[in-house]
Amino acid sequence: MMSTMLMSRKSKAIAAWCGVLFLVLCIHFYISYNGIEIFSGARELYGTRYRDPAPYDRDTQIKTIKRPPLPPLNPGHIRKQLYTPPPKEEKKQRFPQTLVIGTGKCGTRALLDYLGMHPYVACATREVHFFDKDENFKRGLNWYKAQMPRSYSNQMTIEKSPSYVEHPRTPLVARKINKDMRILWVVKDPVVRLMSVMALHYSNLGEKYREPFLQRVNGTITIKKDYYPLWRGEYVLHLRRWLKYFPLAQIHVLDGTDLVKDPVTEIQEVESFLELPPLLGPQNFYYNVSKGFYCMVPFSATSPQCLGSSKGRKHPVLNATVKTLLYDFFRPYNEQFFKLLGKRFNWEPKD
Ligand SMILES: Nc1ncnc2c1ncn2[C@@H]1O[C@H](COP(=O)(O)OS(=O)(=O)O)[C@@H](OP(=O)(O)O)[C@H]1O
Repeated sequence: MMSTMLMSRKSKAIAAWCGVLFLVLCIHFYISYNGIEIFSGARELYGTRYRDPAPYDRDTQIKTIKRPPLPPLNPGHIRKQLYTPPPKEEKKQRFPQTLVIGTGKCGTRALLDYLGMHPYVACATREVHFFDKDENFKRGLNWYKAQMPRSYSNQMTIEKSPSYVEHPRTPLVARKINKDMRILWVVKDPVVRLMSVMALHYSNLGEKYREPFLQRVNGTITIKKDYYPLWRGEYVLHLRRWLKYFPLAQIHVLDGTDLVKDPVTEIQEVESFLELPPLLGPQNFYYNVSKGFYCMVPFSATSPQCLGSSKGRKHPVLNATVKTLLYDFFRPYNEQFFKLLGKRFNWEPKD
C-alpha cells in the first residue's frame, strides 16, 4: 500500500517536471522562431523568399500613422513639471521607435543631441551600427535592445547611425522590427557634404588636400562617378529603396544647413512629426559666436553644451571649374530627389 502511494507521488512529480520542461521548451522555440523570422531578413534580402510590400503610392500613403498615444498633457502641467513617468513603472530597455538614418556629415549628431533634450525622448548616445555592420547584426536583436537606454513606456527611444540610410538591410529589417518606425533623415547640399567629407579625410590623414572625386580621361578632367562619397550624396537612389519598405509619411527629411542656421524651427518640425509634446524652443539654444554654431541648453543644465571639435571643420575651397562640375553632376539626382520627396532644398552654388 505504502509503496503504491510512494510510486503514485513519484509519477506525479515526474509528470509535473515533464510539464514544466514542456513549457520551457515551448517558450524557447517560440523565442527562437521569432528570432529566426526577424533574422531571416538578411537571407531574404539576398534570396528569393522576401516579397516587397505593395508598390508605393504617394497619394494613398500620406495618412496619419498609428502610434501608441502619449499621455494627455495640459499646458499647466507642462509648466509645472516637464515630464511625469507613468505610475508604478520601472524603466526598461526598448527597441527604438525612431531611427536617425543619416546621411553622415549632414548634422546627424546635432539632430540626435537636440532631440535628447526632450524629456519624452531617450537617445542611445553612441552610434550602434546594428543594421549596417555584419559583426553587430550577427549579435542579434537582444544585443541591439541591450544597447538602448532605459526608458519609461511614454518615452520615445531614438538611435542614430549615419550609414543606415545606404545599407539595404536597414529598411528591410527595421520594418520587421516595427512597421510604424519613424525615420529621420538629415541631408545637405551634396557638394557641401562632399567638402565636409574631404575636411574630415584630410584632418585624419594629415595629408595635403587632393580631389579624389576627379579623374583625367583623355586629358579632360571629369567626375569619378564610382567614388563612394559621391554615391552617398545621390540621395534619390537611397530614398527609392526606403520607399519600398516605409511610406513617405513615416520619413521626415530635413536640410542640415537649415538645422545649423535655425535649429528651433527645424527641431519643432521634428517634434511635430514625431507627435511629441511641443516642449523644445528658443530657450534650449544658445548661439556661440566663436564656434559659429548653436549650442544646447538642456532643461536641467546651467550652462550651454556645444558639440565637440570634430564638428564644424574648415572646408576646402573649390575652384570655380570643379565646383561647376560637381553641381552639374549632382543636379539631376537632386531634381529627382525633390520630385519624389515633394519638397525642394536650395542646393545651387553659392558665392
Ligand atoms: N550645433 C552644431 N555644432 C556643430 N556642428 C553642427 C551643429 N549643427 C550641425 N552641425 C554640422 O554637423 C556636421 C557633422 O555631421 P554629422 O554629425 O552627421 O557627422 S558624422 O557623420 O556623425 O561624423 C558638421 O559638419 P562640418 O562643418 O563639415 O564639420 C556641422 O556642420
